[in-house]
Amino acid sequence: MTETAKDQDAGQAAANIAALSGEAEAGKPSRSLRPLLALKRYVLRYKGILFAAGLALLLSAVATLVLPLAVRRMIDIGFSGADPILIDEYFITLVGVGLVLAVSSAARFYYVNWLGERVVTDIRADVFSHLLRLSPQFYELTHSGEVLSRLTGDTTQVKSAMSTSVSLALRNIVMLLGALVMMFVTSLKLSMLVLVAIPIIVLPLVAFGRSVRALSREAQDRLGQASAYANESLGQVRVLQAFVHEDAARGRFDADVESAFDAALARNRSRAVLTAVAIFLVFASVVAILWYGAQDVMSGQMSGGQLGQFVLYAVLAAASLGQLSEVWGEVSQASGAAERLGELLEVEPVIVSPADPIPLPTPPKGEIAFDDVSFAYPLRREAPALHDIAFAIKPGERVAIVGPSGAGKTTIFSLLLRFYDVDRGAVRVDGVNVAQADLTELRSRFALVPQEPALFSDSVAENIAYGLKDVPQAEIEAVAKAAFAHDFIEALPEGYATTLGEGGLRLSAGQRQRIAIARALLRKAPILLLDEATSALDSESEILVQRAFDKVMEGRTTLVIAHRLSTVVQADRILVIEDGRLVEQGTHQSLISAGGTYARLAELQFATDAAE
Ligand SMILES: Nc1ncnc2c1ncn2[C@@H]1O[C@H](COP(=O)(O)OP(=O)(O)OP(=O)(O)O)[C@@H](O)[C@H]1O
Repeated sequence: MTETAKDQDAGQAAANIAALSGEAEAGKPSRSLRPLLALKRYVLRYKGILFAAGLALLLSAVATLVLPLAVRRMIDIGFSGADPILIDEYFITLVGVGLVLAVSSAARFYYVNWLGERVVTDIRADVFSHLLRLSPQFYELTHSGEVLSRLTGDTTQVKSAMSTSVSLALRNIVMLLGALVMMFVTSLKLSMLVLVAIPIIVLPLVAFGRSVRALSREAQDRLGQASAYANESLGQVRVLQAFVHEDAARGRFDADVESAFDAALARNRSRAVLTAVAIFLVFASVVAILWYGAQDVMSGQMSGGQLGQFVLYAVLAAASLGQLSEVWGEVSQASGAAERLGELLEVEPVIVSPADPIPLPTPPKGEIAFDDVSFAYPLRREAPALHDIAFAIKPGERVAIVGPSGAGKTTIFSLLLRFYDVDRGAVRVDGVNVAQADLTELRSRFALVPQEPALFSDSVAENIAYGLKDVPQAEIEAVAKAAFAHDFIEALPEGYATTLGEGGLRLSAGQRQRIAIARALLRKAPILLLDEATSALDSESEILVQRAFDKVMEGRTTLVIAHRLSTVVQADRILVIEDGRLVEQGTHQSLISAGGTYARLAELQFATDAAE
């Protein structure tokens, strides 16, 4: 990829993400309910249920619309004539209509809710699976708490709207249309009057609905900020408490939720006004039309039953309209949520497998090469992290990378795992350019032991087997033994079934590392990427961890970011990185004799090690 193309890519990603954070959209007038329509591909997966819901909807509407007809006949014929049998039949039919109404309403409620729950479950799964594919760049620009609020808050909002509000809205739309048609059938003249009234009622509702939608988006964004902050603070609560940062954190969170409250209040104010306006307009119009109709009955142009029927239809139409105005706010709120989910799903991962990947050779060799690689992080294009790095590592070689903090050591790992694409040159694994290999295949060739090993809220066994399926317990125990972790694991309250991570048991730094080493051992990957912990372990742990490291390096190509003298001394070769450049390479002895950067670094960095 050329540099300009890459810049454009980064620009596009940044634009998507800016849109995500809500800044780009906040000022724009909102666009109708179109985002909700985007959910149709989810809804259409369940055509049978959709059909059942539609049928129930129609049936319940028809059953309701039959009622005014019966009332008219009763007024005009039943009460004036004296045919008691006819009246009895009417009433029996009415009970039947009531039954249809009851059953179809229940069915509508059930099926529409079913759809709502189902669709949101599918969306949640899709959004999470999409998030897992996004490149590190996305998470550098977007707060994970913000993304979480999308995943939970927005989907919940869509769900509540899909199940209750959409159900109500649909029913009322059908009722409104049906009642309007029946009004025309009953009295053309009065209906024309209503036609004049409708725009007066509907237009303000639509306008208000839009403002509610923009406001609800703002409220959600502010809440997203607050929960992102809470997430971060609670995740680091020990540090927070150690630095007595509680008051400041509380102040900041309070300010965030208060501003979310203000935004919600503004939204509610709009909704309240919306409701009041709707009720009054509808009420006033009905009274006006009724007055007009009463004149017609008095002058004999219309029967009493006819007016009664018309009024009932008008009341039905008005009630539907009133309910619509109430749920409209919620539906447009959900539309805002759907829009944000849609944006999230549209963010394309920057790093993807090529359409036609070059297969990596099997059996794996464990060869690594950097061919004149230059690279700048997307957020720091102006300050490249690596310049013209060139080296090759043979299968089974043990190579230590040393260099001052910020030199670019971790960046080399990130490029090997293809978390980013290089700007110039190529990174090759087993002779294949990583950009041309399948991502899963590529990453499966590496076992990573990070400086701060990550533990997940799972059992010890699952933490060791992380990323692999159906690993037999015996194998897990074997690697734990090899990593000198078996004994301390056995001593845990529930042994290998003990839950770790957040909400679980905490392990010491040395224990965490040995779990991470066991994890790496289990992967049987040909290349080991090891980021040595800088934190000092007590000497017993240190010895155990060191022996575990030796074990995991056996028979693999190893690239280790070294912080300990013992590691560099044992390495076949040392790469010295400084300011993103490879300044020297060789063995410990040769580099010390050369008296260059390494000799200086070794004196400073490993002085304490050497003293010990
Ligand atoms: N995601 C990022 N976005 C922008 N710049 C970054 C990013 N990660 C690292 N950098 C910068 O790139 C340079 C190299 O960082 P790198 O993490 O590779 O250093 P390192 O040698 O591993 O340092 P240390 O030993 O302290 O971990 C640093 O100047 C760092 O600030």
